[in-house]
Amino acid sequence: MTPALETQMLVKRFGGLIVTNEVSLSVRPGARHALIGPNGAGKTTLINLLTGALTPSGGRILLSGEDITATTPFERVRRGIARTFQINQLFNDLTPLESVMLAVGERLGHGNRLFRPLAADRAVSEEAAALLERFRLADVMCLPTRDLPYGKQRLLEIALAIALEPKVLLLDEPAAGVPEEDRHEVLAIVRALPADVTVLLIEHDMDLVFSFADRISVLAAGRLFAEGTVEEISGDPEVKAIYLGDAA
Ligand SMILES: Nc1ncnc2c1ncn2[C@@H]1O[C@H](COP(=O)(O)OP(=O)(O)OP(=O)(O)O)[C@@H](O)[C@H]1O
Repeated sequence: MTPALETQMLVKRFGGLIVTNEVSLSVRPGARHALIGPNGAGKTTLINLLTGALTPSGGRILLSGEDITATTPFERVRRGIARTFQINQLFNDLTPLESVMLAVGERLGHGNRLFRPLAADRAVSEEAAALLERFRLADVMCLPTRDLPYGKQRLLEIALAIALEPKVLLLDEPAAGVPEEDRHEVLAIVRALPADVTVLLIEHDMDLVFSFADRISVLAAGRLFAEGTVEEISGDPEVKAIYLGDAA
């Protein structure tokens, strides 16, 4: 099966520092794939290479078998790679319903149409409301985003990315800063996304990773160090040693 997302011998250097070292990662369609590794392992750099925020020093990136290494970040979004939005000032002033309607409208190409049929607006608002319901945000969808609890703001970021109907969703610590009791819920909602959405997750909390992922890749010092199922990775003494070394 053609991987949804693949890197081949991907390299990133910052001056003399090799931060991504010949990483060949394969994410199968529909995967709930987690990327773990100690601080400074190169996880965020890899996500930035995948989105096009950074240009690789070597190697290739393939989306559904097509080489996207030289494409712009915008082109990658158009082709189906999304990462979570950071809530900015604009979204803080809007309600979740307004924000998601903008994202859905953007996807449908309504963005620059001044006059549009009422029925089209209704379809957009219905889709936005259904999406917010799925993300358990229905009760707050008409409040200003700035008044939402932090955990709900993180869910809104993911809902905004999903409104674009991505093929591949990249999540960089989506539960960071979310209260302990809500963290599992955030990941459970992501896990329950439609099977045709491929998810690559960076997460530090091993409890969350083990309950979320069906495949885990371990990065250490820029290299892909191990890959396997939850059982394989959680029982791997070398992976444990890396984390214990990190904690030490
Ligand atoms: N723009 C840059 N210039 C120089 N070095 C950088 C740059 N960006 C990242 N690095 C270095 O690359 C290494 C990997 O950083 P990265 O943020 O990708 O790791 P990470 O695995 O996401 O870490 P964390 O879990 O702490 O977020 C670090 O040593 C970092 O200092």
